[in-house]
Amino acid sequence: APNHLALIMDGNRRYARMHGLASAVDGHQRGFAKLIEALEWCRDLDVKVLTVYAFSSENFRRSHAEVDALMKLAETKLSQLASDESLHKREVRVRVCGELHLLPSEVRRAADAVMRATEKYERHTLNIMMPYTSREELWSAARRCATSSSSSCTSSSSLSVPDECGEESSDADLSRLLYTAPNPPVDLLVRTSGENRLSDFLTYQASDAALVFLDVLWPALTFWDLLSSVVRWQAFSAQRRWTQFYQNSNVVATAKKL
Ligand SMILES: CC(C)=CCC/C(C)=C/CC/C(C)=C/COP(=O)(O)OP(=O)(O)O
Repeated sequence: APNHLALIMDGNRRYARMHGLASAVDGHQRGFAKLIEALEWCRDLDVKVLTVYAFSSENFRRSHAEVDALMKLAETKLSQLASDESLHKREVRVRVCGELHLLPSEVRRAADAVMRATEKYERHTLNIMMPYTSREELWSAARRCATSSSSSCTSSSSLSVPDECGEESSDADLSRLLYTAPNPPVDLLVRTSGENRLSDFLTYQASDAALVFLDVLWPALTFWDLLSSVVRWQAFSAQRRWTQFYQNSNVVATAKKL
């Protein structure tokens, strides 16, 4: 199974409209319920890290009513998660990551509470990205990299680039400063609802990930949708391993000589 799975949970409002729910927020409610189900499935599939796009910084541009309702939903659900028995039983560490200062103080408090209540767990991690965009994450990492002492911002990574002062900063440095640190890079990124875009989500961490776009709306996702995505990832990985094997071996050259 992939170590790190990322999910863009798209299509909640369309689901609400299509199913005659009273408001968009009812779609988000169903979306949250699906997230809890997906967390169980990830445990069954032995996925170690699940990172989900819960709220893009762009989502603040939605109507006041929807943003307010989403924030209230987040506050309630994050508070419930802090004392959720199955979460504790399965030792899931929950982290809320992004521009946390943009969240209302009640949501921040609820986020702090669940992070503190689960901070000792190491078996699984659930990263809830809100409010988040990759560009902001990279800017903030780059700023911290530039202002930190050179000793905390250098490494022996192969991708190191000397800066104007001759100091080396590298790929590994930047990864350490991302919200998802110290989690490994994303192996598989799944987006629901038929949109084939990344929408500024984990563009750095998922730069080498397999991307799977599903036609199903997020609240309607089934275990089989997720399983089929994992199987596609396995096929991508197997194909890549074979390609590397052929490139690294003399099979083709030897065959030509024969
Ligand atoms: C942790 C927590 C409280 C999670 C909340 C639940 C949840 C799944 C939030 C996702 C919110 C969101 C903007 C989804 C995208 O669908 P959309 O609204 O863009 O739907 P559309 O594409 O049909 O318009």
